[in-house]
Amino acid sequence: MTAVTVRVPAKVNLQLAVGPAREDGYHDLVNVFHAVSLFDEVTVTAARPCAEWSLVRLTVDGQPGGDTTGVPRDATNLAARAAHRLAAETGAGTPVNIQLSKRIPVAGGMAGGSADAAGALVACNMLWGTGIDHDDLLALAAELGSDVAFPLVGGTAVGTGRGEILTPVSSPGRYHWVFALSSVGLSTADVFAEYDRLRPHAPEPSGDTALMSALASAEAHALGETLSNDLEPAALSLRPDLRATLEAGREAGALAAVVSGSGPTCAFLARDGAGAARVAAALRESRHCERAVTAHGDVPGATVVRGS
Ligand SMILES: C[C@](O)(CO)[C@H](O)COP(=O)(O)OP(=O)(O)OC[C@H]1O[C@@H](n2ccc(N)nc2=O)[C@H](O)[C@@H]1O
Ligand SMILES: Nc1ncnc2c1ncn2[C@@H]1O[C@H](COP(=O)(O)OP(=O)(O)OP(=O)(O)O)[C@@H](O)[C@H]1O
Repeated sequence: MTAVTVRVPAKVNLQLAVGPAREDGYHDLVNVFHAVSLFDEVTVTAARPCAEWSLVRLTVDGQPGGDTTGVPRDATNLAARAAHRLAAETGAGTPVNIQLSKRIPVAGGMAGGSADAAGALVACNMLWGTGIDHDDLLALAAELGSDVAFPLVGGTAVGTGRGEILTPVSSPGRYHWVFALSSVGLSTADVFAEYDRLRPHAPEPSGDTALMSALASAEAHALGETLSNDLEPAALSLRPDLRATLEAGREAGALAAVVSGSGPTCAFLARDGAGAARVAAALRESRHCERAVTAHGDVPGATVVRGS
């Protein structure tokens, strides 16, 4: 095998309950991840060794309308770090070119870098034939970042601990989403720090049974009533302009509007596909949104789409 392409989804958080800061600086979460049909593609190709790089050479291209200027092209890229980590763990690892074809917004609160890391783990694992299994990959993913394990699994899942301990949740419905993207990202660490400032005595996070019932009912309306994000006040404090974006989507008929993860992407749940198209069109026409895209969820996790 000389080339493998893996497709990896973005996420939106259906619930994000955040506890107090831990001794290690992280926060315990109850994080209900939901994979949506905005995908990056990660292609790993066997390469000739070269003087400038030993294991990974990285190239990045954006899909039309996407902005990839904030994506590191060096070894700090999370996909490159994933390949290095897998090589160190398994003793495998011949030189590879990793090509990231990005459609997930950068620094948008939709776990784009994490998705690329998950894709690189799956693709390198296959190309190198390391023989390690899915559970081992999940453990490596959790070391790389709190959001990296989820795109390996996809679907809908509850993340506890700092978000990396995953329990899949059955979600029989198909939900239609609109995402209002922002060209200026938010740093996840800054948003958690703002959360600590605004809420110094946060309680331990707990799951929402109404959300689980809504997912079981497969009704978009019920799901819309239960979406919640403890980081939203912090994201809005750092980016007050997002209030108008959320309001514009509600006025356009969205069932619910919420900041996605640490933001600044705003997520809108629509009644159906036609409703999502209407909300996206209204957002594009408003002054309060730079770009709006539609997607559905949930979708599977990292999937090999080509191998040769
Ligand atoms: C906001 C979410 O996207 C929700 O899914 C995630 O919790 C963030 O996950 P991530 O980007 O993979 O985050 P990491 O790379 O693990 O951590 C980045 C920074 O976010 C903060 N962080 C992250 C996760 C967590 N449970 N508590 C935290 O306080 C820490 O300051 C950390 O230094
Ligand atoms: N493969 C990658 N794609 C995008 N950004 C990356 C990547 N690797 C590292 N980064 C860095 O990580 C930062 C956060 O990017 P990312 O797109 O993952 O944010 P995010 O979606 O807000 O993350 P999360 O939702 O997991 O908190 C970027 O500003 C960039 O400097």
